[in-house]
Amino acid sequence: MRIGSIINGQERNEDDRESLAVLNPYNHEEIGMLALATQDDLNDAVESAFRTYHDSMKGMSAHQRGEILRNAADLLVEQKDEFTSILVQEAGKPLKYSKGEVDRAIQVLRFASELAKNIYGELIPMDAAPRGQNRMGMVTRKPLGVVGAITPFNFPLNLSLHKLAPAIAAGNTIVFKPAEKTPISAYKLVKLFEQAGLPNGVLNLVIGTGKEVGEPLVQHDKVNKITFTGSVPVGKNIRASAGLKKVTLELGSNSPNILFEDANVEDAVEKLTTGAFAFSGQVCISAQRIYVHQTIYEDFLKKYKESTNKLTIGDPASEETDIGPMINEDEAKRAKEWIDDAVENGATLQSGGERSGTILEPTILTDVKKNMKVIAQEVFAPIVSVMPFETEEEVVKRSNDSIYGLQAGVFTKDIDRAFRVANQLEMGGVWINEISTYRQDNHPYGGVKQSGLGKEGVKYAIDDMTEMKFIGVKLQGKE
Ligand SMILES: NC(=O)c1ccc[n+]([C@@H]2O[C@H](COP(=O)([O-])OP(=O)(O)OC[C@H]3O[C@@H](n4cnc5c(N)ncnc54)[C@H](O)[C@@H]3O)[C@@H](O)[C@H]2O)c1
Ligand SMILES: O=C[C@H](O)CS(=O)(=O)O
Repeated sequence: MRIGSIINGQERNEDDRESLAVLNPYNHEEIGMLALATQDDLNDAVESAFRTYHDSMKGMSAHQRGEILRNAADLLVEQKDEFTSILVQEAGKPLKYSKGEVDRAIQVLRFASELAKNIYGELIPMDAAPRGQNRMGMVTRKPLGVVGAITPFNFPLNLSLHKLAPAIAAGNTIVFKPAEKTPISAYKLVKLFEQAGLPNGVLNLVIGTGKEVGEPLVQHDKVNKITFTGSVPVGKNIRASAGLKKVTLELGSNSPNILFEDANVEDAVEKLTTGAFAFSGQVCISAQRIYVHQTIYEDFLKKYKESTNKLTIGDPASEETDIGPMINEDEAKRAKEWIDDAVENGATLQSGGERSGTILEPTILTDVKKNMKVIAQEVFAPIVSVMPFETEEEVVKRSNDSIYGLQAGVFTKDIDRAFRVANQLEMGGVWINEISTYRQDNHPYGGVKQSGLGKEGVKYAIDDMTEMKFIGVKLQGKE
């Protein structure tokens, strides 16, 4: 299967284009060949989005936008098996997690469909200020124009929809640059929107590298907003080169999860087994640091190791598999080096630690030190560190001692403590008695510090993809 960019409804996959193979990370079979876009294609895509916005999208009713999004959700229900299979093959994501991603993607489309018809402004009382009366003010929300959406490999369907669906709901047009490691779901998604009735030119797909098409997209004068999910270095680059565009950045983290002495240990063990190892830890809110009160530390660690050792490693296409491959061998090697480095410097390997090709065993470390990469940086791999603590003050301080702040989990039955700690954690979001890795697609989501800028979660992404416009009226009559 050879696929190319789709610009104003036309696919560009000529044979003489530079090609890039898409490989299944588990068995390394070629599952697709990309006809790469060039900077000229990128310029055409932006021009197409710009023209379509001004010629037609600006005038499309909220009712129509909502209907297209609803059609897309219905089509995704029908094509669920096909999309699931693509995620398994291109990302190496185990079947159960791939199914879960498609289910969530359907919900994202449904939320966006409903919200498209509920983009409200407000009326402002104008008689409160000393300046005068007999005036009325209103605030409406307007689309931005052309939105550039750049997405990562780890949730290629759902995280793309977290950008595309709100952008369409709000009435924008889009240039969509998916990760070149996982572009097939993106290509199918653009085809699905076409089937759902989205006019040509509203959603333009550019399949290419970050350097060749990502950078010029970020710098293009006719693009009004960049919404990016990916790594911190690329996010910083984007922020520096986007000029006056609005920018949303959803970046990495090293999420902490805290178990106080009254936590339900069995429940936390079960949740954190998934929370640290789902999709081999390649989840931005993966549980990376687990702080356990010293009184329950040994009990937790014993049960956590038992639970982790029961995980099934293997073919992501199998229903039974919990742990499949990482996205490529370089990433698996990099993660293994971080484990070895930690162990050489005094960390204890409690479980896992071995690599075979792209597969890294689920790994539990203890005795880690503050500056080790496995806790100081984002591991983005199936590696978790378990650490004892003594006091609430200490654990809050250690949790906050990070360049990141995306989501955290706090496990306790003490409601006062739960809120006290949640309030002190420097995070975009905190879950109480739930893992950091849990996300529902309708709550505000996005980090503080180097975890990012701006919020997603359909309603909040729509807010960020519109701008307020004020219109005031001076009524006849005395001041
Ligand atoms: N906070 C979140 O919501 C969230 C969600 C998922 C992933 N992530 C983060 O994403 C990272 C993993 O994904 P990845 O490896 O695909 O990330 P990445 O940053 O390598 O790539 C993301 C996208 O950016 C593009 N890109 C690369 N260089 C670019 C440039 N100079 N200009 C413009 N675009 C460029 C890539 O081609 C890709 O489409 C992790 O750090 C993870 O934490 C964050
Ligand atoms: O990888 C990070 C994602 O934001 C996790 S989720 O898809 O939102 O759950």
